[in-house]
Amino acid sequence: MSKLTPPHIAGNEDIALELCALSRTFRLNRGLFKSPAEIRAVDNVSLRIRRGETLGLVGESGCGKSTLAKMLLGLLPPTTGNVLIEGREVDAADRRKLSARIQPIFQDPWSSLNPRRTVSDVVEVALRLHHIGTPDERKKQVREMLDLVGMPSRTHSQYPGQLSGGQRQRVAIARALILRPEILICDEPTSALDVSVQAQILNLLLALKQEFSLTYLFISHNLSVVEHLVDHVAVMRKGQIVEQGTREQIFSQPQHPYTRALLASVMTPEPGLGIPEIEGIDG
Ligand SMILES: Nc1ncnc2c1ncn2[C@@H]1O[C@H](COP(=O)(O)OP(=O)(O)OP(=O)(O)O)[C@@H](O)[C@H]1O
Repeated sequence: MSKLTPPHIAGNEDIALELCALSRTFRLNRGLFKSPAEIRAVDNVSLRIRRGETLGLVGESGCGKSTLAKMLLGLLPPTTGNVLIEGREVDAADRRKLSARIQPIFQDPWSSLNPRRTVSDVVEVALRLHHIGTPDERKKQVREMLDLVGMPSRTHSQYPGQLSGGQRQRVAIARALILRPEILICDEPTSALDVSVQAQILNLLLALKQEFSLTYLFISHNLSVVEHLVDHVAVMRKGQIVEQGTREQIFSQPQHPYTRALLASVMTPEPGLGIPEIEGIDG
């Protein structure tokens, strides 16, 4: 693996991804006799991620994390606000270019892989779609990438249904990285995996970040998952960022009651108890 110089963080030129006052509203039809309701899933979110940095975006289910991710990936248009990649605004016309530079890793590798394609084919298709390389060059690149993410050669001709959950996620990671993106949006990438496999995938993501000088947005409902991975943390609640800071600030000196509640829920001995109600969170 090649050596990586740590990212030099100075001015705006080192901002890989910037979200400016990003909002997304959904209209809910409540039936014939009621006026439609609106859900502000993402509410005026501004964030910056420096090149080479990992930002953890945490918050409980339904707070708007996936909606935010979809807007970054160009899968959903914002209602208002915009997304800048390396200082340049990204619009619909940039979609194709954007898709190569920002790649997603989703929670459920099972549903994101085509069950009728072999492992090699799943990864190669990304190159074909972007007209990259000759067939022989593509095969070589795919083989090397699959080796890099820890897929044994015998699995390259298998189908997703023949793989374990961890292996499927490795294939999804290979497919994302084959386009050599600069930014990975990891939306709960280990939540669907057995606990024993989660650490392996997190370690793989850490190693690949070094190998390819990647910038990560790492989305999770679980603060303990992001603790060893992130440089900065943004805490999201009801569509808004209620607190952001360095990993040390968030884990050692959380300021917002909701952040403290999230941390307390991670410490809860019984899993699944959820986030404790704390008076005054809503002001
Ligand atoms: N297409 C949609 N139409 C209507 N409402 C939506 C749509 N997508 C999301 N929402 C609503 O927006 C809010 C935020 O949802 P979102 O999936 O972004 O949250 P999340 O934090 O990613 O939750 P989870 O971790 O459970 O996926 C929720 O109230 C959700 O019901």
